[in-house]
Amino acid sequence: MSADAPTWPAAFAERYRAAGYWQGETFGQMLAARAQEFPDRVAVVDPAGEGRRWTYGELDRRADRLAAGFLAAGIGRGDRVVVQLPNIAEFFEVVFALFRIGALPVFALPAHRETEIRYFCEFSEAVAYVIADRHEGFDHRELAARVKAQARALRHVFVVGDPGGHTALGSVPREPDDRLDSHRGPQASDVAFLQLSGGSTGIPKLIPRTHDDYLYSVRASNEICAVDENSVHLIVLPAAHNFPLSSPGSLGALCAGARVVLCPAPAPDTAFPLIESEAVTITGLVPPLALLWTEAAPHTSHDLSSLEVLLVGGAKLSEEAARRIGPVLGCVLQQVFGMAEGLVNYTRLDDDEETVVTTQGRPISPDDEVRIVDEADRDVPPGGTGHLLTRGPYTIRGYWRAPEHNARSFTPDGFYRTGDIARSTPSGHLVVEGRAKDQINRGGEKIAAEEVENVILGHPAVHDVSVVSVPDDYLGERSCAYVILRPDAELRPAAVRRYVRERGLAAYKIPDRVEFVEAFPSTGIGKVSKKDLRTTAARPRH
Ligand SMILES: O=C(O)c1cccc(O)c1O
Repeated sequence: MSADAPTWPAAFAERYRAAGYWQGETFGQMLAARAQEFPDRVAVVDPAGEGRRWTYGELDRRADRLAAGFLAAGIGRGDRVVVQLPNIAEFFEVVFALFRIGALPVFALPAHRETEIRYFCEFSEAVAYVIADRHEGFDHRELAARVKAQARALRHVFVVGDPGGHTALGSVPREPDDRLDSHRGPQASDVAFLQLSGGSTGIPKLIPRTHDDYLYSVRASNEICAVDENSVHLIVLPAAHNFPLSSPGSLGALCAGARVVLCPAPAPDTAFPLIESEAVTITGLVPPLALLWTEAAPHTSHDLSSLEVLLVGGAKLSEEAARRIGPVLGCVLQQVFGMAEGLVNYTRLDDDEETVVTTQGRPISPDDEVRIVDEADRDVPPGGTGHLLTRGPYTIRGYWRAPEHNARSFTPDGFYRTGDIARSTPSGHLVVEGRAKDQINRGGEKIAAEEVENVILGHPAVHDVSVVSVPDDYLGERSCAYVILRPDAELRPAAVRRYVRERGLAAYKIPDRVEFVEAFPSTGIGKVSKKDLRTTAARPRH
């Protein structure tokens, strides 16, 4: 692995290989093996794309040909490519083509806008950016043109659909090309892609995951969630997100020879007919969607009886909601608490109901090391609540090109400081009790308060700002920006929200509420007390 991405010390790597976790297989090899085994089985169903159904053989061939085309376009091993695609079949064609070359997808989400995309392109020095022409009323081509004018390394914009002034993905030459034969592909120990951190700082962090470590988490997740070649996995959340990608997600399905069905939208009236027609067996949702589905299910005319497992994660699921989901949807609930940095916990299919509804699961691996510590990094007594630290065979040892941040986010002996507050039950299940990091979890979408604060601080009328979470029945949390205006300045809440949108931030980061105040409550040592602000924000108004 390169100096850009801190890696595991040799003794750990040896242990993880000896234990059989790291099997020396790349994602490209994995897909080729499945295509050998199941050439004619359907791998990907794309209802948005005229109901296309790609077999394993076809997906594998497409990935190879596109890989050859990318190579011909000068994209090479180790190059970064920002991929921002909705839930369409091309997502897998592009990502596996990049895996084949050893180029690194940077997994942007469809909701990201100019500020985020420009940052990903510039910081990763991406050579290419892959988009859909339009998605949910937004024209990604215009944004791409503006980013391309600024990001110096960016040479290509590939568009699924009408390319506008860019290059149509469909026009990349797909002839079988011997370039790929002579191209030295990636090693399993290489970084396969850069995933995005939920973040708690002003600048998003990129997470380097290797073929070895990620494939292990995917294989082990399949086992825990009973995914096999007969499974049908509906991908409801944005495909590039770590949860639907790997827990056990689309990659789990592809690894098992199962079928991936791409859901164009998460609403029950889109998802339920697909569950019936494709006989979906497993899917994953964030808590607000799980609640929405649970409310809609009793009134649907669609047959949901094929659904065996529903994974719920991304934010805390209330116990009351957890109790209703399984019985109403007629499936087994699995809570999943994971992070793109690594550690993923699941409740097990044979856990008793109390465990399933009151915990966020236990780690995937016997070699996931979990510590619960106090402010001084001392282990708390068993069962006590504290900061969750972890290290293991699929948890990164550092963010990509971020040595200073890494010194704070990891202990000297390599434990990742998750920023979550948790406790451990005697069975080793974790219960998430809160969060120490300065982040808002808006229905599973993580917002770094500092990132939004930095944007609002750019407004000429703003003297200071503090963004905090407000409890919300539906999303769990929403965001509230407390703003101190400059003397004599005037501003309306809507103007603050518009300003954030116009600065090109993803819509979910726009504060749900804006309050103007004279001063912030302060802690004993004069820092802004976000704790007090959150308490104020949570009080019923008027
Ligand atoms: O990031 C997450 O919230 C998350 C949730 C569930 C499972 C995962 O893998 C995750 O990364």
